[in-house]
Amino acid sequence: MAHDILVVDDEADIREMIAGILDDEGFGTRTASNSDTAIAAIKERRPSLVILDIWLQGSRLDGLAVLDVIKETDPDLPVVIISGHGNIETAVSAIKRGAYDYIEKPFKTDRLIHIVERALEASSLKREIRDLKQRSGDVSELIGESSAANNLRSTIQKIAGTNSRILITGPSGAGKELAARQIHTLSPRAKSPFVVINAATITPDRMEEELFGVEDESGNLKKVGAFEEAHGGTLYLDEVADMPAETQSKILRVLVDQSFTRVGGASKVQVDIRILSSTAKNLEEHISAGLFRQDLYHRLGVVPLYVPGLAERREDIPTLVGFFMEQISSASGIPLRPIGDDAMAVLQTHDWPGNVRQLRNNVERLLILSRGEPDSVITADLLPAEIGSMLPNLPTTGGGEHLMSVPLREAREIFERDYLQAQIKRFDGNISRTAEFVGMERSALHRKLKSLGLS
Ligand SMILES: Nc1ncnc2c1ncn2[C@@H]1O[C@H](COP(=O)(O)OP(=O)(O)OP(=O)(O)O)[C@@H](O)[C@H]1O
Repeated sequence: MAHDILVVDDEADIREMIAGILDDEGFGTRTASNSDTAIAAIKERRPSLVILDIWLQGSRLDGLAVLDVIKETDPDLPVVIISGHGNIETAVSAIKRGAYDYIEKPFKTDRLIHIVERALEASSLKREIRDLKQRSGDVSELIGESSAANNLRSTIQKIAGTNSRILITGPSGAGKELAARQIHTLSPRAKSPFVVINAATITPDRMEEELFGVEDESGNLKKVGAFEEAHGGTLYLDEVADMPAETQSKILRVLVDQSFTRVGGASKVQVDIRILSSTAKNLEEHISAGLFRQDLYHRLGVVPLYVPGLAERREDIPTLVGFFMEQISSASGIPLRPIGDDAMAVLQTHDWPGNVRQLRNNVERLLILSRGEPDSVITADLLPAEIGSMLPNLPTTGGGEHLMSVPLREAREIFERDYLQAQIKRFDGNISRTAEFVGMERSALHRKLKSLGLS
């Protein structure tokens, strides 16, 4: 997706030349010839980068003053200054005032393109870092080899390239946001922003400002909203069920005509965004209860995508545990330790109502709390109290004993029995389908079931 670059220069030939070079490179451009039209163009829609001449003949404000206006309202908007030959001091002062870099006239095409690419990259990196901080540093790939995880990945591959809106459902912590990020990364919009709005954590009175941005009484841009920030990219509406009713109507309007007005503003801002949304709640029930607009539901969920909870893919737990161990160990420096079969059996048998997020948090605690001899195996008795406190949820030996207190071989058997029993139930007693799913020969499964007293 093309970036939206604003070129501000009073000299028409330079302005058009820069815009022409960038257009040829596949960037989207707009131009402005003076300070007022530049500020108006930024107000019309936040560009991804501004190329700004320091000397703006015949303008109300010079380039440095325009830079100040930009940095005051939108410090993250990158600005590249064009300075005349021998004006290094002014250029340096522009950088001190927040410009990303400067380019001296006359310049070579390659240099211009190089600076523009670097500025855009730096800006997207900045966004990613900010994002990472909010997400407490754990962006990852979609891990798992279960058929559920494989299906999810292949559906994502299929739908990523389209522009369709997707409503992602699934229990809390299952990986909905991760799936949305993958869709964005695999889409033609990958180089443009991925902006997250979490309706569950923003108070209703702030929601519209966060989504649409704010203008003051004189029409100056005071805050850039998520819709504008996501221009060219993807907007992820997390937990849409929690959107206030009034905001739902406004979002519906944006979906219909791809434009909106900022809070306090009157003019329309045109945007090109793809909306992905998610919910862990039952939206149909919300609709029946009059809490969610049916028309919005249909527009958001052009393509539905279900992300299954961990209970539906327990086979993935060992892979996920191993992956998180390595991820956490390399980020924190805590040495990796192998995890014993008994501890893994406990982790694999637990219900994990908070799904992958809860599993990850517990792996982290496990690694931290069970710090000991490097290379020594983490056994079930080393599981931290937080995991130990889940004991009531663990299967018992039948005699009321918890899995933690039985020998490993028995624990494995109990786990195996529970697992196979659940799979048989899932396939309505069909042995062939169960065998295929669990990856065993039909006859071997038969023997196993017999030995476990299940047939
Ligand atoms: N398949 C997976 N592989 C690796 N990490 C995963 C996987 N699924 C989820 N995670 C990780 O688990 C955590 C929770 O995932 P995510 O935030 O995507 O869940 P969610 O369904 O959007 O949660 P919520 O409903 O609370 O918004 C994140 O740290 C994410 O990176």
